[in-house]
Amino acid sequence: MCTAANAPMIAPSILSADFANLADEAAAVAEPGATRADWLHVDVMDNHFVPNLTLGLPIVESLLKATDIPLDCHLMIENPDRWAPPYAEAGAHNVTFHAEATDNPVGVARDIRAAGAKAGLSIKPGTPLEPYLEILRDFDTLLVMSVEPGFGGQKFIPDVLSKVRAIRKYIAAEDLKLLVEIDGGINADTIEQAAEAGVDCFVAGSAVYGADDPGQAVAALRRQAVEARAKAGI
Ligand SMILES: O=C(CO)[C@@H](O)[C@H](O)COP(=O)(O)O
Ligand SMILES: [Fe+2]
Repeated sequence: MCTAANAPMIAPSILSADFANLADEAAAVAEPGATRADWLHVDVMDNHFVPNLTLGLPIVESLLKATDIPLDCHLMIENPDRWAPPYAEAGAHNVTFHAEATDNPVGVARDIRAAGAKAGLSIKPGTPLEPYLEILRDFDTLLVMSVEPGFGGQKFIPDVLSKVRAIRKYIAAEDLKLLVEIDGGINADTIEQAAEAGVDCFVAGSAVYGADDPGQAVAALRRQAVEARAKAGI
């Protein structure tokens, strides 16, 4: 695992893992060293906010017992006001919900933080950043979706990188403590452009769990991100 202050982070998404063997799939990216993931990304989908259904709190609770990798829960659900805080109470490291799913994002973020987790705000590819800039102090992570939420294995949408560049400037100007995370279509062909734009944390589902050796895929993606960020002077 990277420990340098601004080292890029890799968060394998278990959406692309074998759901019948989640403990082993987590263990595949949990060995200490370069092959260890920073976070394990858990996609919670309710078949209402997105047209797909995955897993919920009971499986997250089991995963928390099965791995020591911090869980990065990405809630693609309606009514995060009601359903997000229990993930924090259960022990998730990050609880991220969608800006499009609530009228009270600051209230949800405060409830998540009060329950002991980091709060994340996610925006779909077509959602502008500007209406949310003022509330970002209440969040620890901004998750920029680089595919339409709902499915793994989709093609990266490069246009969203303009939002990453804009938020990077805003973070510097306002001295915010906010991690920028990107999710969707991140692989060996796309991670460098995302890293150069200023992403801190890279979710990768099929690029990690579709690889013969998930741990080696984590190490290789991180190496690419480190080099791209260095080249961009980040
Ligand atoms: O949230 C989502 C999809 O909605 C993602 O976390 C995917 O699971 C990422 O998978 P890849 O695009 O990396 O295969
Ligand atoms: Fe996700």
